[in-house]
Amino acid sequence: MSATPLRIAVTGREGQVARALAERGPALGAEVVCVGRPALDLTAPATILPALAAAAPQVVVHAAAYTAVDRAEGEPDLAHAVNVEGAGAVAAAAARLGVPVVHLSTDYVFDGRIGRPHREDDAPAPVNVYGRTKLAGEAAVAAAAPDHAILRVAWVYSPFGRNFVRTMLALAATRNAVRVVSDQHGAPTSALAIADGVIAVARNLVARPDEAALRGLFHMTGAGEATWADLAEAVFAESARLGGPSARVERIGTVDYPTPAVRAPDTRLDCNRLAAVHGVALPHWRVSLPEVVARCLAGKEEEGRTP
Ligand SMILES: NC(=O)C1=CN([C@@H]2O[C@H](COP(=O)(O)OP(=O)(O)OC[C@H]3O[C@@H](n4cnc5c(N)ncnc54)[C@H](OP(=O)(O)O)[C@@H]3O)[C@@H](O)[C@H]2O)C=CC1
Ligand SMILES: Cc1cn([C@H]2C[C@H](O)[C@@H](COP(=O)(O)OP(=O)(O)O[C@H]3O[C@@H](C)C(=O)[C@@H](O)[C@H]3O)O2)c(=O)[nH]c1=O
Ligand SMILES: [Mg+2]
Repeated sequence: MSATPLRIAVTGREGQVARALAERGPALGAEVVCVGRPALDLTAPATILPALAAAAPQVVVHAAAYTAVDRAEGEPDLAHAVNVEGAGAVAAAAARLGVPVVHLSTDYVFDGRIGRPHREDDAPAPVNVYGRTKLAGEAAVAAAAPDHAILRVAWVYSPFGRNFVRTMLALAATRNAVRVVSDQHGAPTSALAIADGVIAVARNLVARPDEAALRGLFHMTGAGEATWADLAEAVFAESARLGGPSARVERIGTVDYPTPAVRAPDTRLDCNRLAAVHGVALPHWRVSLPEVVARCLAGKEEEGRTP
């Protein structure tokens, strides 16, 4: 570990990944400064450069985004403002400050029809508003800041904020059975593991400014794969083991769970490029899950915070 900590400015304060970065930073030799609303508002681009400049970072991690997949169908303009204009402005600010930017994107840029894990050079084809704005956000970041790494993550869960694992535990507290789709495939990914990966990538970008191979697009998910029903079953098994709430998973089809946003059938990501170039590989989702379930059950971190 380097003697001088790596100084990282992170967009967003309450987000899953932002909070995970703040938590993991100290152990990994990183000084993490989270910058959020109102000082930095992605819908008010003029706030972005001053807010990031005040943090005097060596690298910017753009972890804030509009992430409400279903709600985005009804407010595409806001989703676009945050995920495209906002992301571009964050990248432009990083470029102005002369530092690299690590930008987070999503598996939802794919339509999930190729039947194998997606590589970075597979053609994106988002099937919902959120995915379209995130794809356009990738382009905005790349255009504004040549010195960037875009990390596509997926199915993020953590003890913090809104996510599928916390939703399942909340449902199990009040019912015996939960209906969950078993025909959407992906890779559950712990925000804490993402934080470790992001810090490693950020460190590489700062340490090796002239290495083009470290820049560009990378897939970064937990190892393994799952359906949402598999994930729910694993959550309930772990919760039951710890004496927490549990429920029977009724495996259903996507057709039986209508949602405003279409979701793709298979958005698994091939993460080999990240491993080869950055030396980063996240643990299997089943390895990362128990800590998160235990912390959700303990519930301490969410006390006094809005869900
Ligand atoms: N959640 C998931 O399952 C997945 C997420 N991703 C991507 O990973 C990244 C991190 O996601 P995650 O941590 O889960 O996000 P969360 O939904 O947990 O948090 C979103 C963050 O964005 C901030 N934010 C939203 N709107 C604005 C705005 N107008 N101005 C400033 N900040 C704003 C929120 O601010 P505040 O702190 O004020 O609430 C919050 O910090 C995002 O780029 C997301 O697209 C990719 C795949 C899966
Ligand atoms: C709550 C619930 C959801 N589902 C289904 C709906 C949906 O198809 C799937 C996942 O639901 P969620 O709304 O929790 O997850 P969703 O918002 O689709 O999660 C996505 O968020 C964005 C931000 C991303 O970038 C993606 O990688 C992905 O993590 O599970 C059930 O079948 N039963 C349930 O009780
Ligand atoms: Mg959701």
